[in-house]
Amino acid sequence: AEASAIQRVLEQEIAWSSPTLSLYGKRHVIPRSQCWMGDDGASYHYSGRTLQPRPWHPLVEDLRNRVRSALQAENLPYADFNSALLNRYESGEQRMGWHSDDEPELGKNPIVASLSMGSERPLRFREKTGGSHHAFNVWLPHGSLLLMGPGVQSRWQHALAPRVIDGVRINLTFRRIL
Ligand SMILES: O=C(O)CCC(=O)C(=O)O
Ligand SMILES: [Fe+2]
Repeated sequence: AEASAIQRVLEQEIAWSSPTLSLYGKRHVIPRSQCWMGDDGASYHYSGRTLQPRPWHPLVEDLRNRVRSALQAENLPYADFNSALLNRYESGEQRMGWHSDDEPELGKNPIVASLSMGSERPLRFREKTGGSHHAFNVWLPHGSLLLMGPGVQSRWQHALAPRVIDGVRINLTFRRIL
């Protein structure tokens, strides 16, 4: 019930946008909407530009604090998360391609905590190298937290593939920008 209430607020109060990105010289509107927020100065470099985060929405900042405290209380890896990328997938057709969250500003062994709401979808992981190229799905139900600890981004890529699944999904990834 709490996740549903949070999802409703995020739906209405976040400045969701779908920017255009250049990929191999072609311009594409990203197949989802997003919003990046965080502490002042937690900027990152992207396509030759320095992007500044939006200020924290109080609800997202509160979730950031709760996620950090919960990880700490369970003796799990955590970081002083100073930014969050919010993604909204309108339906099963919206998606995110293969990548690792390994930008230089995230440091050597980033810890990424990922909170999901709405339609349950699988995040697919595949090994970057090695003969076997293991791959597996992690289903992310409404109100779930996925912790990607040290080593995950250097060894694995992940993607949210399109699926014949109805309903909006919202995902928040908390990160620490150095
Ligand atoms: O929507 C998801 O669960 C994946 C989000 C993600 O990989 C990212 O924001 O880097
Ligand atoms: Fe990611």
